[in-house]
Amino acid sequence: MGEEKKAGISRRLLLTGAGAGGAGLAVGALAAAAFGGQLPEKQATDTIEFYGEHQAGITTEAQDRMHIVGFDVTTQDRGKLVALLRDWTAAIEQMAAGQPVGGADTGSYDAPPADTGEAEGLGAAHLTVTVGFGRSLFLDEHGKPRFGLQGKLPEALIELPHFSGDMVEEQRSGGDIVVQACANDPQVAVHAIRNLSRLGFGTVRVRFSQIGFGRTAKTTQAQQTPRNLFGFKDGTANILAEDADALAKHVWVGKDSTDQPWMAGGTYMVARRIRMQIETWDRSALREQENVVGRIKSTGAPLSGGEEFSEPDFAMAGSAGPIIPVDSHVAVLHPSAHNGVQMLRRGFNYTDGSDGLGRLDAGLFFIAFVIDARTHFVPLQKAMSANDAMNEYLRHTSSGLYAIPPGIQPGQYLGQQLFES
Ligand SMILES: C=CC1=C(C)c2cc3[nH]c(cc4nc(cc5[nH]c(cc1n2)c(C)c5CCC(=O)O)C(CCC(=O)O)=C4C)c(C)c3C=C
Ligand SMILES: [Fe+2]
Repeated sequence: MGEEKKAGISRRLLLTGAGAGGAGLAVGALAAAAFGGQLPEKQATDTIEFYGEHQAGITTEAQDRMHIVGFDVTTQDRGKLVALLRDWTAAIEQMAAGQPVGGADTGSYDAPPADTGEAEGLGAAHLTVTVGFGRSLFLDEHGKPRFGLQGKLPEALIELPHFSGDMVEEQRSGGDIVVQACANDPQVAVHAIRNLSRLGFGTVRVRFSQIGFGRTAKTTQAQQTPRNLFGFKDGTANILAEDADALAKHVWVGKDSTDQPWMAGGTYMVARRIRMQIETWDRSALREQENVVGRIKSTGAPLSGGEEFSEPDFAMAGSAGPIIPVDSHVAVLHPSAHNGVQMLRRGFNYTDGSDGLGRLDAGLFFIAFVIDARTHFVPLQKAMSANDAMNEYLRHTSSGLYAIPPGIQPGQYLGQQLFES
């Protein structure tokens, strides 16, 4: 999954000019005449393949917009939950192809329409929807199995520990199911989550939801490195989609690297809402900002020199100690400090208005995909919370870890490997 798709019929992109302005109208009129008044449908070209070995939205070239939601399952009926996963799969397939939920069938005039309608005419905008399962889907708060999933909980799906300085809000964290919608149009991403929530009425309840407005990672060679709200390039040293070896080593769960065969081809998503104290940051000197990150603000190059993609030289001396400070973010998190461990970062900038004290509630919704959070996230986050100079400017307000099952083939539903193995 995750590859640009050539085909896919979009009812929204009828040649009547949807998204094409006046020129589209003229072409549409001609086309309608040529088809004896019947308008042909146009193939959406801004689609990402939904089916495949892995779910889309992981190595897919990072889109600019995100809407992520954590759901709690309110039913105790396994059949109802599986039926919802089937409904979601059908809806996601349609939306990813640029079609409305329900396809051409708008349903009865006396019932609510199958699709809420606000993405009509917007195309697919490279929509991907990625679904994962939290530990609480498997075990209730007393440690009792849920939905007959005893024996299916992967060892790696741990309860993330409390890290020093965490100010995690439970109602923004965890959840039985996570759904990440990414697109290059905010309305397409929000439409996807809204329609899935709607289908889930009576089976799931929204626990938290977060909108991200700008990517903070580069995930393909072709992409420019974006900037986070500290104004620094983010994603320079990320794992890229083209790096199959790194993905196999650090991201995709293999059948030999899990106690749960249903997770082979899947991965784990770490999600942390990290508020950035941007007013304090904005009052700090450029020298301080660069020492905190360990990189040059304008170019993204390491403080030891070179250009953006040059390897940092942590041994190079500065006027007082190493030129890349030992407590800089890059020094604390570089693979050389963590047995070569890397992660696929795919986070987004967010703003949620202001906090009533005249400060923006803004930051980074950190998302990373890893083969095992016990080796690929917890030690790094521990080091960060203990030693990273950036902490002074950060507050972690949510935390989540989710098992992301592998991708599916036509005829299957998302999570089928879990429920039918
Ligand atoms: C524990 C994992 C990480 C958290 C949490 C995290 C938060 C966070 N990061 C930035 C800004 C930057 N991060 C950069 C690099 C970087 N960050 C992590 C991990 C976490 N970041 C890693 C593993 C790396 C790569 C280290 C390396 O290999 O050199 C950078 C530098 C540019 C880049 O390589 O991407 C920036 C800038 C913020 C603002 C933030 C929380 C709000
Ligand atoms: Fe970082």
